Amino acid sequence: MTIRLGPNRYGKAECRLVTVVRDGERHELTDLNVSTRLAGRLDATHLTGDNADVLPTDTQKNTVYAFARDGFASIEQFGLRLARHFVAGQDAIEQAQVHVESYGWRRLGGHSFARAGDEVRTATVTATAEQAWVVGGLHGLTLLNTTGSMFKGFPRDRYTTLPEADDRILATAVDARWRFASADVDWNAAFEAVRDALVGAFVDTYSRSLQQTLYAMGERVLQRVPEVAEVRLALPNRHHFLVDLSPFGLDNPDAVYVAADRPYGLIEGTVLRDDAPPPGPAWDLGAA
Ligand SMILES: O=c1[nH]c(=O)c2[nH]c(=O)[nH]c2[nH]1
Repeated sequence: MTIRLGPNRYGKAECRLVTVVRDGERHELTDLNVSTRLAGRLDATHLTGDNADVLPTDTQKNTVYAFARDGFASIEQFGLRLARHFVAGQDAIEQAQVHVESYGWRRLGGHSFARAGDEVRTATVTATAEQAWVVGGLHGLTLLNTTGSMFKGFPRDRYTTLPEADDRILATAVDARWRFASADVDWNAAFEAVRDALVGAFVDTYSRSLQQTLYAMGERVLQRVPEVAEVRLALPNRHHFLVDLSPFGLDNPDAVYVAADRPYGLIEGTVLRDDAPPPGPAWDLGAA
């Protein structure tokens, strides 16, 4: 019996990349997930561990971010440029595949966007023979401001490395629940009004922290929708870190970001009326 190496390839999966083109007040946003796969004469590393032909996946990732700095007219063009670069640059690489996913964002204003797609509306109703309690909600409402957000003035201790940010991307996937003070409400109109209030406050608030934005969002819901007694919000801070392109001789004037996956900040809070009626039996358990 002989054992041999069959087909193989390698690359960097899921380079999450956000670019912002800041042309005046109106910003253009692209949000990509780029995966590279190289194949060719790669027997040596598999059979002996000789890496002479193995362009590191880390280098492939850096190339993706560096090429993004130049901008691109389409994901097809971006993919072609990357794939041709890898084949041209490495003698042993005979084939390069670049898979690009582009996530859709809907414009909310000059520098505000909502991700298309994943939003879910929820309702949880609890009833006894005498009474009913209704909790509305939504999750997966992903919002992003390309400017109008800072985070500074925080305490520093020996473990603090975060630089102060005067102007950063602020992005979150809103997870909201709100309890109604009565069970006699125009539910669809109320949902639309709550959603508009959440989005409107996110867009309008000049944010000094996501905590401040959270309060502004809850406050606006209570101001605009009198039937709502209390809002609970869980806002993940979807961090976007500016990529350091200086090792490649490139600047990065707030143009190319890593859209980080985990860990993420999680900001949670409740905003309620002073005179809110008591909640239903399951509110504090998280169910309703
Ligand atoms: O809006 C923010 N709130 C925080 O509490 C925090 N912590 C952090 O590292 N970044 C941020 N951003």
